[in-house]
Amino acid sequence: MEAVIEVIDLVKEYTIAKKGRGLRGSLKSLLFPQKTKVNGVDGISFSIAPGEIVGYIGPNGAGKSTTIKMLTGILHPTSGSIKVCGISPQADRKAVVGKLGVVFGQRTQLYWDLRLGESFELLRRIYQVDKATYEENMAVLGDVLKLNDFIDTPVRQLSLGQRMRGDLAAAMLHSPSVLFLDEPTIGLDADAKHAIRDFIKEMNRKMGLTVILTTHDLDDVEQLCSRLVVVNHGKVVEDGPIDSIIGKLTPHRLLVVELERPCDDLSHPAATIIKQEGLKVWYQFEKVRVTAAELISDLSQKLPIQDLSVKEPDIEDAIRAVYKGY
Ligand SMILES: Nc1ncnc2c1ncn2[C@@H]1O[C@H](COP(=O)(O)OP(=O)(O)OP(=O)(O)O)[C@@H](O)[C@H]1O
Repeated sequence: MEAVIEVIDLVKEYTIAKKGRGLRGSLKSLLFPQKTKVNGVDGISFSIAPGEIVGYIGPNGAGKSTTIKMLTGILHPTSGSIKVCGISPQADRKAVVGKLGVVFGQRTQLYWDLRLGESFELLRRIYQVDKATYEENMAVLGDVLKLNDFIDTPVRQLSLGQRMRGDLAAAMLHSPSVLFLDEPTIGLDADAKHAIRDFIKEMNRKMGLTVILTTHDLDDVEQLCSRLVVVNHGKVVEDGPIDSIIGKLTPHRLLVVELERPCDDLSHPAATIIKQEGLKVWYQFEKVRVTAAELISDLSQKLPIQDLSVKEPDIEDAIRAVYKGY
């Protein structure tokens, strides 16, 4: 299947002013400005198939926004190539914009002084969406996002959750093939987050919408994405299904055992005791050396076990490992 997004060897070089230290250095920089170059994105390649929901994640300053800005045509790459639905955003930005919906959690494309419905109407004209398509889309969007409750409210009076629902609808008015979401649930309460995630899943399922999600909220990632592209220092450091990334980066599991009474020898040859608090003992083990079942069976033969639980590593453990390791 042809990729919806194809990025090859993408580089974005920024030129920044070098600042001298202290008052003397600052004055010198002011009189004799010196420039230095940094690569915000440093040779990124990936390909996204139609209908994928991909988490594009990384620590602060990793290069996520820079990538998204190049994909949407806001920034020009220093080198490398981008194709969105077969079109280069640099060669034909207008055509690419027609294929994309973009939502920034921290900004809005709605008009502060207009009612929500009027904002949509204005955007319809800007995007040049014909009336029939607009009405068809609004019927679906209004229903899924429950916009009717506040369609006549001025945008400035909307709650953050209502505004986000409005922004999602605005991004979908022109039936885009790809939706870019930048921190779509930031600052929202649990119910509003739930509504936003449900909407994304529904659009993906019903319309085959391709979604690229940039977020620091790992619940978003876990609930929405089947694949992660992890960037750090402008490079892709992991790309694959979430489960295999977790498995690869966090080979350790934990067995927490609660004893009936104190015992002298708690050891096991294939596990490490990483913590002990009273009668509670934490064993760390690797699945490749010993399975949880084997470990439990061995320990229960020599220890009076009252209770136990196995903790599988989660996405947070994996992401912490990626950010630490690169
Ligand atoms: N306009 C700019 N001029 C100079 N350097 C920039 C500019 N924009 C970004 N950078 C640098 O490029 C690198 C990547 O920044 P970018 O904003 O893409 O990161 P990010 O992953 O989106 O971070 P965050 O999670 O904090 O939003 C950083 O080192 C940043 O300082």
